Formats: sequence, C-alpha cells, structure tokens
Amino acid sequence: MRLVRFVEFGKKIICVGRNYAAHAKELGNAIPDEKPLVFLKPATAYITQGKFIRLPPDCNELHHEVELGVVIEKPGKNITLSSALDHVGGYVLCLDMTARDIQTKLKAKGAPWELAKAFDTSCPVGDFIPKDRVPDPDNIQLWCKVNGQPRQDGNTKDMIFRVPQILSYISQYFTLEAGDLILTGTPEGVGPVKPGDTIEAGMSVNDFKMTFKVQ
Ligand SMILES: CC(=O)CC(=O)C(=O)O
Ligand SMILES: [Mg+2]
Repeated sequence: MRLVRFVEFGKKIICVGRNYAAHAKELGNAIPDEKPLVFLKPATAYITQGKFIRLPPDCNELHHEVELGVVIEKPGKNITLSSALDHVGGYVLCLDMTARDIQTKLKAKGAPWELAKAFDTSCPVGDFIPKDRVPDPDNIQLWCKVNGQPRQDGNTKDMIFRVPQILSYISQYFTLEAGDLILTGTPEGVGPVKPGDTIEAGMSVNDFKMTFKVQ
C-alpha cells in the first residue's frame, strides 16, 4: 500500500490529549495518570498543504496544536508493547486544530468534544515520512509559529505516553488499519489564530516544515 497517499484512503484519525504535562498545566487540566485520554476525528478533517483552515460555526477562539502523527501500515488488534513499532509505516507532522471556546463549553457540560476538535479542516497534515528516516520517534523536536512569531517548541521525549504505549492501548478498543493516523498530543504554547494568519510548523526529522493559512 502506498502510505505516501494515506490521506486519500480516508481512514480514521485517533488522537491522544494531555500527553505533555506542561500543556495540560497551561490549560488548567489534570494530567492523565494511568491511561491516555483519547478522542477521534473523521477522515473529512484532513487537509494537505495548499488548502485553508476554516473556523467551524460559532468559534471565536481557534487554537493551533502541533503534534507528531503516526501512520499505521500493518493492521492490528490488541497490539503488544514490544511489537507496536512494527505496525508503523511512518510519521507526519500534524495540527490538531481546536475550537477552544467550544471545547471549554462542552467540557463544562461533560459533553463530547467532537464539535470542537473534529470539524472539517481540523487536521492539517504534512508530507509522509517513512519510518526508516525517523531513528527515534521519542526524540523529535516539534515547533509552531504564527505569522513568524514562535508559539510552540517541544520535544516528543516529554510525552507522558510514548508511541508503543499509545498504539498498544488504543488497539484494545479500535482495530488499527493501514492508513490510520494517530495524533500523539501537543506540547505547551497552544494559542489563538484568526482568519488571515499563517501557521508554520516543523519538526527535527528531515528539517521538515509546512505552512497553512487560516481563512
Ligand atoms: C486539551 C486538549 O485539547 C487536548 C489535546 O488535544 C492535546 O493535544 O493535549
Ligand atoms: Mg491535541
């Protein structure tokens, strides 16, 4: 399967939240203790470079969250920790665009987050990077700038749950299929963007950079 074109296969997007203690703290959230916090986005959330990020209805505070994305190649269920990385085909840089004001209201009601997290264009992704070019997914620098101003600069070594733990855990609930994308959570420094802004994000693998505009 040509994972380079994984976005076109339209598989599911499984996201982990609050996976960096400093980010959980900046939003006043509890740090997950035993299990990752998990939510989903539909395949209609994907956009690739050249497409615009659009605010969902009733959103007045859209936030960027830069994240490492893991692309599944080998399907699996109840994946073990020791075999987890065998299921990975490669990695992509992602933005988990979040309607923070809507999320805050949903959280207060104890309601699910989909309207804040899973709307169309909420998952901008960069180019696919095969895993043989990523020596250590647990030591990747991730950064994000808005209109040239630095906002986020973190490293995947600070993730609470590492890639094998995440894959092993979520595969107990969801069968992982080739082309599925796993977002691994964002480091601190999330913040607002508005129409007209330019978001640039990058990671230390291949000095990868991507740019998206908010419309
Ligand atoms: C508070 C959040 O929105 C959780 C999340 O997505 C994260 O990356 O952390
Ligand atoms: Mg996130």
